[in-house]
Amino acid sequence: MMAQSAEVLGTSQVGSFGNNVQCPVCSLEISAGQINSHLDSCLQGKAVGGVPGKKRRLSSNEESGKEVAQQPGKQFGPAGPTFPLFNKSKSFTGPSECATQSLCTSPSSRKQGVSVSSAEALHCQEDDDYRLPQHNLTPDAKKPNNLSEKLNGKPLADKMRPTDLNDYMGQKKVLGENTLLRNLLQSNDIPSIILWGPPGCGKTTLAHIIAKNTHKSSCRFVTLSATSASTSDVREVIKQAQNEQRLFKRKTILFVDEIHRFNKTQQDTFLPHVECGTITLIGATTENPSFQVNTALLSRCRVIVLEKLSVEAMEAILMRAVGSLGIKVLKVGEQPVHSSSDVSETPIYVEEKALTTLAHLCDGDARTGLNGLQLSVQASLAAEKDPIEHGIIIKEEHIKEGLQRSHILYDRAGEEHYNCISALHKSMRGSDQNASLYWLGRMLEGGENPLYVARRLVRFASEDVGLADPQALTQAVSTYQACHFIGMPECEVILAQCVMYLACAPKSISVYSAYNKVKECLKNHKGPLPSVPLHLRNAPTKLMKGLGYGKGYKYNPLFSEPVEQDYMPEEMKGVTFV
Ligand SMILES: Nc1ncnc2c1ncn2[C@@H]1O[C@H](COP(=O)(O)OP(=O)(O)OP(=O)(O)O)[C@@H](O)[C@H]1O
Repeated sequence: MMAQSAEVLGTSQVGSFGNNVQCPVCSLEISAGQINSHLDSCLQGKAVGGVPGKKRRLSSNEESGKEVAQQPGKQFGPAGPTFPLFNKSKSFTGPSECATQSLCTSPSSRKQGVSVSSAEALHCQEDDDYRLPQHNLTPDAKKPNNLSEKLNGKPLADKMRPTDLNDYMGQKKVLGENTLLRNLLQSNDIPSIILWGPPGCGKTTLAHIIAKNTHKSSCRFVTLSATSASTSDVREVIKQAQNEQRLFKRKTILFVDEIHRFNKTQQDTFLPHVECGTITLIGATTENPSFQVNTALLSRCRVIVLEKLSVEAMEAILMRAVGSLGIKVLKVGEQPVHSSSDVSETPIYVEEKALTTLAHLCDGDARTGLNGLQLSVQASLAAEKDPIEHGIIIKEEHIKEGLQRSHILYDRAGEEHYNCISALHKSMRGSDQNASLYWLGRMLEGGENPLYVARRLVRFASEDVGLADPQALTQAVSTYQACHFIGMPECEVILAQCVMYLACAPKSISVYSAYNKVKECLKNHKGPLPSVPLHLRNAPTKLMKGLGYGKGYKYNPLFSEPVEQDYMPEEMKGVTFV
């Protein structure tokens, strides 16, 4: 079929070099007699047979097996189908490129530029780079001596990226049985979608899985990173998509990471092509698409909301990772057992509790969790002087340490959240400005909601400062409002100002303790509560007046001398709280 396409094109359209013609896919010059068979191979990613002398020179990187992104416009003899824009996907990069990435690189810096790959090429890469060796997939895999080698190169999170829906954990609301997306995935009928969710929840991974699925129906899968692609890159991708559709009837799925970073013009460029089906768009964003994606584009896409991964999903992801690394999991109270055949191998264990802690601490971000695991394993390996003799046990403290290096240790939903707010409250009460600021920083840098902190400051202003400086309450309420108006990160300094004010303020708990006494009194009251004295009651109707409501009440402003009047119920006479 592809050979026919080449015939339809004719030599003038495919480029002519004497008796040679230029392959429309890889741009190599091929003798006219060989073009059809070359084109077939080329489209299957196995092209050979470029004209001697016109062969592309490999750079030293490429010769050593490294991959170099191709420049648009440069025609290279490919190892797979290579349009001018057919760079090897950066998002789907092989080990050599990722090896240079720092573990702690931000999501935006991890993925850059235009990455275009045919589904076939992508599939081959996945086979090479992402499929874990079978012997690694069982939790009791042997030869953990290779562990440091396994941890070298790409970050563990990248290595563990699932390519199959069965390994994709959590997100049941959108991917559970009989959900729209799962049915579409199974039928290979992918509409344009926007994946919206927090970092590390699996947006890119889901796009990979869709890419793998599309292999079956021979779609092209192209990725663009909105952080670095320009409008002309977008146009180029669209041009290629049109050619693909026209020449080979092949659909293009375009994955745009961080789509919210594209400006309006760039987003507009997609519109007509999404509309007419030349491109199926898969956008990923951490920001609310209602504000960040053009309404017109949004109306042509389904928005799929992914959530932070649950602790259970995180545990499953971590279990899969330790299994692939050949690390054995020790249940509570279980002791490591060395078999005699293990003598030449370093036995490595991880406490189940440590994994649970990690699953809690990574706040639903699988990348943070996997990279935290990687760091703690690497640190434990480096620290153990005689690993073969003693084996290595990765404990909760190693995990916490590992996570601290890549991610501030702060569990917004768990104990750490309460520990830190308590430490802040006590530091302000003790008038320690430095400690107060430190705990504030721990929370904010760990991702705490600033409004939560502001609410606690409002409470502190009354509970601990109270009437000693009533201005404190005004300060705290203004702080809450200011945080509400401007959000993070700008509001951090406003919170810091209020924290310092409250730490310096004189303290009084007279209001707080008086009101506590009131509560105590009501709680301990036996029998029916005393009724409100008639003279204190309001009398808006004749009937009420007739019943004696308000009778005998002394309206204070009418008296120049101090007024003698009871305000407590008869039964409570003489009780004081202040
Ligand atoms: N649902 C999941 N199941 C299994 N592994 C996952 C899942 N989600 C994420 N991961 C793991 O976490 C890593 C990071 O996930 P991914 O790149 O898909 O996140 P993302 O939502 O695109 O994040 P970002 O917005 O930061 O780009 C993946 O390489 C994979 O190993």
